[in-house]
Amino acid sequence: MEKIKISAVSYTNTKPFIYGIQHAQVLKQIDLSLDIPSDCAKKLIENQVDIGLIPVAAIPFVPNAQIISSFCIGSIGAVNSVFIFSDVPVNKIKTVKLDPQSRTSNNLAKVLLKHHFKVEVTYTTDQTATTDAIVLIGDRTFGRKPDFNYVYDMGEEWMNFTGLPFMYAAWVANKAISKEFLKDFDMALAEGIANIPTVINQLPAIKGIDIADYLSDKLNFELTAEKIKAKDLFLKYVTEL
Ligand SMILES: C=C(O[C@@H]1C=C(C(=O)O)C=C[C@H]1O)C(=O)O
Repeated sequence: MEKIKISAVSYTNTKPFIYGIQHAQVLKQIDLSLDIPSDCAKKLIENQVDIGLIPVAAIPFVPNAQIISSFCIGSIGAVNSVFIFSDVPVNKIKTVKLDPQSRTSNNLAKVLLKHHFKVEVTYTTDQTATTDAIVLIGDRTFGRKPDFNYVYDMGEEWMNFTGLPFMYAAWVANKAISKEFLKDFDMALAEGIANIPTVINQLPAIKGIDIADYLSDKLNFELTAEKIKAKDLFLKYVTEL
């Protein structure tokens, strides 16, 4: 039987899902690759994989996109790994450097700066540019807060703006996948989430981040109706940017 090709995020935020997949029978049916989020999206859009844990901002670009799991990467308020790091207070930001590994949070920064903070900003993807502020996501944010004068957690600011949780990435398929596989896959993910304390124990300590707090209390993996509402509202804002 041909394996289901899956691209998942290579960051710490995805470790519970990887633990679940690696401890399940369904692993035998999967060809798993770990990629930075922008590559998860690229692979799914270009049909190099069948399922991806992809940035929600990339969903409109995936042919036949279907969210196939009851889990996601989300937060209810602060997430502690999706930031606007700035040298100046937010109302003084004029230029922002985007994160090439991100699709969702780059757009989230644009939505928040325009509609929540109400500042007009120019954006660059040139990583050599000097800017007032930068967008940074994932493990590369660990320990970086002291390097900047102002730190804006975008999960927290989205909650301040909308009163909603947020969904950063979702499990999306680009074609019909058997119901049986999807059931087993979702059970594997559920097992991973149920075993977050074990995952935490197995991870080495990382300077600048409380991994237990991050995986148990900041990230929130259930794909709830509120998070779907947030995703739809966010994507509406993005189309209007
Ligand atoms: C919470 C996070 O969620 C993520 C943010 C993403 C994005 O900005 O495109 C994509 C996948 C997730 O890894 C994070 O990476 O810190």
